[in-house]
Amino acid sequence: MARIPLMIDLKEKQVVIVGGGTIAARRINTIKESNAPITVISPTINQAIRADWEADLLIWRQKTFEATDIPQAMLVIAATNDPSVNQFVCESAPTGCLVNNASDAVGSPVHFPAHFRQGRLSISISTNEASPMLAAKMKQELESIYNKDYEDYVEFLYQSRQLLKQSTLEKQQQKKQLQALVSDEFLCKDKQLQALQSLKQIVEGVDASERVM
Ligand SMILES: C[C@@]1(CC(=O)O)c2cc3[nH]c(cc4nc(cc5[nH]c(cc(n2)[C@H]1CCC(=O)O)[C@@](C)(CC(=O)O)[C@@H]5CCC(=O)O)C(CC(=O)O)=C4CCC(=O)O)c(CCC(=O)O)c3CC(=O)O
Ligand SMILES: NC(=O)C1=CN([C@@H]2O[C@H](COP(=O)(O)OP(=O)(O)OC[C@H]3O[C@@H](n4cnc5c(N)ncnc54)[C@H](O)[C@@H]3O)[C@@H](O)[C@H]2O)C=CC1
Repeated sequence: MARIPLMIDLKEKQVVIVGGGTIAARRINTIKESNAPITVISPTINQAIRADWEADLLIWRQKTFEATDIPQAMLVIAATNDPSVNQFVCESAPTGCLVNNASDAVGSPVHFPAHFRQGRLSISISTNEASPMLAAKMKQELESIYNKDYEDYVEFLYQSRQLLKQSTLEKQQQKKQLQALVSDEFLCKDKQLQALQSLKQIVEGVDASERVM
């Protein structure tokens, strides 16, 4: 089965996680960023999940899973340490919702790839069941290449793009300007400031020249 990568906004969408161990905690860490309401169904929860529960970041239903536990959800994650329970959770999920089974990658419609963020930049790696360990290693390697400098650079690109969108420049001209900014040269903070200055002038109509620099 070929899975496709998606970026998904789960704000205000119900997420249910069955199981309260290491993997559940890992998934909660990822999903927390989206401000989705999270419900954990599990007789026990580990320390990390307990801290989130005490901080009101999730609802904990202290019980073993039953078929009627998920009347609605956008995303269901089966992360108990019992593969047959995980299978049962997936079968009991509401029709049409996204389902992840932590103990059965092949039968799991949704996967969580190795992932890191650098501000607005988001990088995910999947080996499609071949080697989660390689995915983790590649993540480490990429983290050192796309470091903090990239957080600033990508934020600069974001601001530049917003400015250009507000300008009266033709789409073709905007594209040309945006293309010019996709260059290592603009990893330099001074260059970024200079470019932003020029772009502001363009938006204000002071200088409608074609080049950003
Ligand atoms: C489908 C997927 C996720 C999903 O659930 O959606 C999945 C599924 C499974 N993983 C299993 C095992 C291990 N997973 C890890 C580690 C990680 N696994 C991650 C991702 C994914 N793992 C997704 C596919 C990614 C891809 O294919 O590239 C990482 C990268 C990210 C993350 O989890 O957040 C994270 C590294 C985090 C980091 O360090 O940065 C280790 C190593 C370790 O723990 O140190 C082992 C033991 C060694 C081994 O088995 O290789 C098992 C068997 C379970 C069992 O035996 O019961 C299954 C189920 C199955 O294979 O059926
Ligand atoms: N996707 C991945 O990256 C990986 C997946 N796994 C898989 O994830 C599974 C979970 O791993 P961990 O979180 O380390 O296990 P864990 O042992 O830390 O946690 C299991 C949790 O499930 C709960 N639980 C057990 N039976 C339940 C039931 N009937 N109803 C509700 N909750 C129940 C337990 O109370 C506990 O909180 C493993 O069995 C393994 O198959 C393991 C390693 C990596």
